[in-house]
Amino acid sequence: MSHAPLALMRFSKMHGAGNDFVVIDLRAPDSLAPDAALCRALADRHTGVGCDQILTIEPPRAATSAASYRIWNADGSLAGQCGNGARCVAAWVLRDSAQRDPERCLAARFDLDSPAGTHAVDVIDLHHYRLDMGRPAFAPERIPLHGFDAPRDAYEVQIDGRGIVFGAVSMGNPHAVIEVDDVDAAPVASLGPALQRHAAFPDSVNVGFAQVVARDRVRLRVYERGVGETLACGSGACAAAAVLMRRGRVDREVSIELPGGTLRIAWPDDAASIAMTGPAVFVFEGEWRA
Ligand SMILES: N[C@H](CCC[C@H](N)C(=O)O)C(=O)O
Repeated sequence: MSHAPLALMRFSKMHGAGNDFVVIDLRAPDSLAPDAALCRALADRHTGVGCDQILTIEPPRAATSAASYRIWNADGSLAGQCGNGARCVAAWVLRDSAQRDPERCLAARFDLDSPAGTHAVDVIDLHHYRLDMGRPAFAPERIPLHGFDAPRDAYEVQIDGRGIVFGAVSMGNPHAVIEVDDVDAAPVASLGPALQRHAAFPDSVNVGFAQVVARDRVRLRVYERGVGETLACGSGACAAAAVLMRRGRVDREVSIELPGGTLRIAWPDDAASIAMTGPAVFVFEGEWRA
């Protein structure tokens, strides 16, 4: 979508466990609707603001929701879910509500609509939120994962003559999870993009490298679709927990330790939603002349 030259666009810079965002309020009538080119410009860490993803605050889709949001990766591609971003949207919407009408601001629980569905938000405090992230989807056609006709605890594909074993799940966006003995030594920068390019993942994929430290503690690094390795990936933490819980490798509530911070993931049973708890931080407010 083209936009008027020198239009002024206000944004908030935020992060959730080091996964960083530019947050734009699109609810104003004359707001700039981002496109892939504008997102790439905003995300550029040298010539733009710099971020892993752009998040837009938009009018709610469900009658009882406070707002909806969309997600663009740094490369301009749209995504179906962003766990760290959802917590930042929750913090942003709560602050906005309090600024507009302190007497009638949002309560300690409200709903947000993402591309993947409606999520209940519990406010732990102004910098910590618990999100209902919905149920993980393991069916290959839901991920999507081609070449396999039924959910498995472990899949294998050949990359450069080597068998790569992974779990796969959708949290509204596609995830592959590879168990490793030591995340610090994991081939994140090489195997991450190689698996993203594999024909098994027609929509590419977010690739998690998970080290089970204890039954309630996992170390995780994620090579994200549309960005590369990030300091944290909220939907990736949910995906790793879901795959490892389904395999019986960890308990149904775990701490996922990512390079940028720790998220708490609970999935009480297979019929339940996954609950993700973690931080959301405002860094600065800014103006962008598009
Ligand atoms: N790169 C992801 C979107 C952002 C996910 C991540 N930042 C999170 O916190 O879940 C994708 O293309 O599906």
